[in-house]
Amino acid sequence: MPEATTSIDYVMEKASGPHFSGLRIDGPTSSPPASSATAPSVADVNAPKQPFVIGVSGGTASGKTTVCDMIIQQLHDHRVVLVNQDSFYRGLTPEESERVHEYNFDHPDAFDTEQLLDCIKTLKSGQPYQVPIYDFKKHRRCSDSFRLVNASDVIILEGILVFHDQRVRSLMNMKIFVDTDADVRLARRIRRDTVERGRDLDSVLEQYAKFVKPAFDDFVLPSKKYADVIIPRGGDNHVAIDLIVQHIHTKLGQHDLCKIYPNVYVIQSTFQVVEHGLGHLPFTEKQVVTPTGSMYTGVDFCKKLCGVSIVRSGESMENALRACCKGIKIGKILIHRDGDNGKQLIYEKLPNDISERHVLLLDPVLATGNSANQAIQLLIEKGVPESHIIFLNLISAPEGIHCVCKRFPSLKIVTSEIDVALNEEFRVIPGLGEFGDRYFGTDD
Ligand SMILES: Nc1ncnc2c1ncn2[C@@H]1O[C@H](COP(=O)(O)OP(=O)(O)O)[C@@H](O)[C@H]1O
Ligand SMILES: Nc1ccn([C@@H]2O[C@H](COP(=O)(O)O)[C@@H](O)[C@H]2O)c(=O)n1
Ligand SMILES: [Mg+2]
Repeated sequence: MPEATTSIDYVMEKASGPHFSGLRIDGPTSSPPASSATAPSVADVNAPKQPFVIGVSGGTASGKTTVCDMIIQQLHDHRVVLVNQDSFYRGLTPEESERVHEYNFDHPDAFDTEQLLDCIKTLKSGQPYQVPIYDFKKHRRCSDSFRLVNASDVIILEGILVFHDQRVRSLMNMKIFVDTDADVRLARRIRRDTVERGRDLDSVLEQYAKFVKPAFDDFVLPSKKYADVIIPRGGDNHVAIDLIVQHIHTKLGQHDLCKIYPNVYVIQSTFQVVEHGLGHLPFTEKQVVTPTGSMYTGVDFCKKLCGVSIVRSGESMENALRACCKGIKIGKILIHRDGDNGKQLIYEKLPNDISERHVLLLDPVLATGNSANQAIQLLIEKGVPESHIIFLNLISAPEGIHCVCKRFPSLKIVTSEIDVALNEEFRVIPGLGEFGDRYFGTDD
């Protein structure tokens, strides 16, 4: 019969055992039956290591191509490629060509969306793609020539209907809608189509009234709601374009860090950091019978685990950890931070058997990495293997990632954002201020 404290420990440990988190990194040791209630895969948690895909939509002649060119120019980065939805216009049949004035080029069916999907998926997988070349004067594709687009870190996909198809939208990490006044667009379109696309004024006006404007109202405008960013006035809006370029730079920086350190995981902002961290633990499949008598298949952690919060901010993540793992043991480490020299260990209280556990180390902000390194070093001195530590945080600075990953290459970092840099006071910028003060309400 175990002692009272041991039995409480036992009950708590059991309670923290099986957990049916939705986020798994590796498949279970044996595949679950097809009928089982399996959680979504986390294969896509490596998304930042894939190209960053930006969709740019808007009405005809709103300035989509112009905005994309400006973004590419300002990035000064050869790792950006542009794909135009126009390239995927279906060629007209001879009958359609004879009655071209009756053809609706602004309807979603005018595009070969399957081929467009194939193109973006191929580029996202790191392979080059031969993009068709479309001739607006002849209304057909050049049969023997293609534009070879190489895989890249950033893919920009622009076109009037790139937000229309849900499958295309789901491939995008960022969606921009170029919002330009309809009169301005018509004026630009008349000039462009008569000068560049071999049209006369009457045909442009007729096509606009018959197809372009109705399709804008029916398909383009309704897709504006999917945009993350709306740029009024298109290419004239330098402020918006500067902000977008800055954001892409940040994403490219994250991409580089993830390439250098394969153990750094930047999760999509819709995912929960703690749940994602749990997804990195070894597990086996487990079936339980629910109170209603039905069988549920989930996962059971193979190893014991515990949390360790770096006081005080790390404590803000404890509720999330407890919500996922009821009764989990949580240790504490308090480190005094002095400038960038966070070296002084003030207090620690850790589970006695911590060396047998996988440790989820909690601290919402990774800045210089000095206090994190101090905490990790302490865990290693207590016998925790480096590879058994998962450091969970919400925001990190590139400096902190370098500092921790160089010293502890086998540890995993799971973060939801890598910000631009540290300022001279060693605070993450843009960051979110003093996290502990804001969370606990002690910021005046
Ligand atoms: N801000 C602007 N000021 C003046 N002309 C512009 C501006 N933006 C685009 N244009 C012109 O308008 C026409 C349509 O622009 P474009 O970028 O090709 O639009 P879209 O790709 O949305 O159809 C082009 O001839 C372009 O040079
Ligand atoms: N053969 C074609 C194909 C397309 N169009 C028009 O092009 C417009 C889309 O291109 P933007 O650069 O303006 O976005 C669309 O509105 C079609 O009407 C065409 O006229 N002829
Ligand atoms: Mg265009």
